[in-house]
Amino acid sequence: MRLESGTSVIMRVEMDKQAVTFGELVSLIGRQGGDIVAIDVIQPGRRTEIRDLTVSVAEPSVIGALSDAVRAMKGIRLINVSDRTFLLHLGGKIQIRSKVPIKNRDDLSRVYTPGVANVCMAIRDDVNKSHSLTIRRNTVAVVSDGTAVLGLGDIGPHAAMPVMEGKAMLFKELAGVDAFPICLDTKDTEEIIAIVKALAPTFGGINLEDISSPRCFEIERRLKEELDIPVFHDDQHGTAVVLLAGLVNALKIVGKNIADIKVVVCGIGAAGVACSRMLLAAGVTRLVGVDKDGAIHRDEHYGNEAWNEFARLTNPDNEKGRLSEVIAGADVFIGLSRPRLLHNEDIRKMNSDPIVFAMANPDPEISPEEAGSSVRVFATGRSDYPNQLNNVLAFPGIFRGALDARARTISESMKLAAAHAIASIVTPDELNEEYIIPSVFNDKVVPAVRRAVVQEAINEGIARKVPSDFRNLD
Ligand SMILES: NC(=O)c1ccc[n+]([C@@H]2O[C@H](COP(=O)([O-])OP(=O)(O)OC[C@H]3O[C@@H](n4cnc5c(N)ncnc54)[C@H](O)[C@@H]3O)[C@@H](O)[C@H]2O)c1
Ligand SMILES: O=C(O)C[C@H](O)C(=O)O
Ligand SMILES: [Mg+2]
Repeated sequence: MRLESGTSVIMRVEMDKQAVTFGELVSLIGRQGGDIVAIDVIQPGRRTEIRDLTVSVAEPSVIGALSDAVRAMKGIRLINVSDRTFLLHLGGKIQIRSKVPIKNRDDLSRVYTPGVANVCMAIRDDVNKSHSLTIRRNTVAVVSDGTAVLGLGDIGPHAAMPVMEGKAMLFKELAGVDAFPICLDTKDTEEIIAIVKALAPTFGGINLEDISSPRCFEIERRLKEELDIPVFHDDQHGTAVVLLAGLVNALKIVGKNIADIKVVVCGIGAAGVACSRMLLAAGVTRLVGVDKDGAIHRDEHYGNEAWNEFARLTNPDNEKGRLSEVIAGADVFIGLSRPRLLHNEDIRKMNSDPIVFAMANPDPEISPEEAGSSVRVFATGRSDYPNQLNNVLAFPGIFRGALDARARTISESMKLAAAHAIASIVTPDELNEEYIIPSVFNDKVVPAVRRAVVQEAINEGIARKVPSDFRNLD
């Protein structure tokens, strides 16, 4: 079981009241580094009693010894120890609810047969009506095959589900978008394409999530071509949008020009490729990509076609070598790979005022503790450190805008507009090393991203509907 620091667990214990007092149990837990913060009596009794104790601990490492000590105590039976995060996941995190009640026959005959048949026929006569008369109007599929889940890798579709449920929650909580998690038990590119195409009548948009590279490129390209609803691989484009927003602001702090900097991107997978493309589009000229076998360069022919194209577009000096070599003279490090790949001695080789975005989840390429003060601007993908560069800042607002405008796709300029909208939420007065990017909870983020996305969709003729707040503006 993985536990966060400063966490709490719930211990379900059965006490034999003749053999032990509750006070003795409390002091034992205290001696083992636990603090009881809540008590629930689950099953009272004269001789034995079952209680749930919420125990807070400063360090997760003490939980094993604490549990052993409780288990060994005379008169106590330790029934179960649960992490609160696990408890929150019992039965999943989302549910489907009706929007209208069914209280009588009249209601029934309208939501269901016979009334519903008229609605069906209206859609048969004009399929566009499915966008207004069904959940399509506000519903996105979050589709994964479980092959690149966070930085945990190929953990399979069942294990991917908690992340996809989490994404669905974020869609709803942050942007009011109904999202449904779908984890597919196949890694076959053609099969995934066929399944998503077959699912499309149910949804207004497709958010691909945690599908490993290079298959993710082909899957997204084909689905974009073959469907007339937005298809967006979040790990590519959501990440790229947020990264660009963060970099634009970080460069203001160090006073460097985007055209002059050297950027090293570690991990040339889904996120690394898309982020690099976005940086090149934004004006970066010296970008070196590093993957498992070192820098990607033009003297090698790669089995991965995305890397051959990457080599053509990046690394102007055709640098070779490992991360610890090509990092020399870099102004910016961007990690989209795996935990703990960057070390302090690497940072010391970087240019003055280094910017380090260690974005691997859940554990970054270098911890803030190790990076320490040697880094001028530091960011991770996590919510428990300052500067959270996470695609959650992008995807809810992007899909909110795309659905509201019934956009047929999400274009490059819609993404660029979203990036600048996010960056501009941080005002010059607010901008500092620990605040380059707005918080996920900043309620200006989703409306600003939505507005930028809708406006671009209208400008580019991608919008099939002009939302009411965009009408009669002149
Ligand atoms: N903060 C965010 O918003 C955000 C968004 C997307 C992805 N990520 C993180 O980025 C990472 C990659 O995600 P992805 O979807 O691109 O996965 P991916 O599987 O497509 O790519 C991972 C890449 O890292 C490479 N890699 C593995 N070990 C390496 C090493 N030792 N040195 C250099 N490269 C190495 C792999 O070969 C692969 O190319 C994950 O940790 C993920 O959590 C963060
Ligand atoms: O899920 C996240 O927190 C961000 C991103 O989509 C990832 O895969 O790491
Ligand atoms: Mg992801």
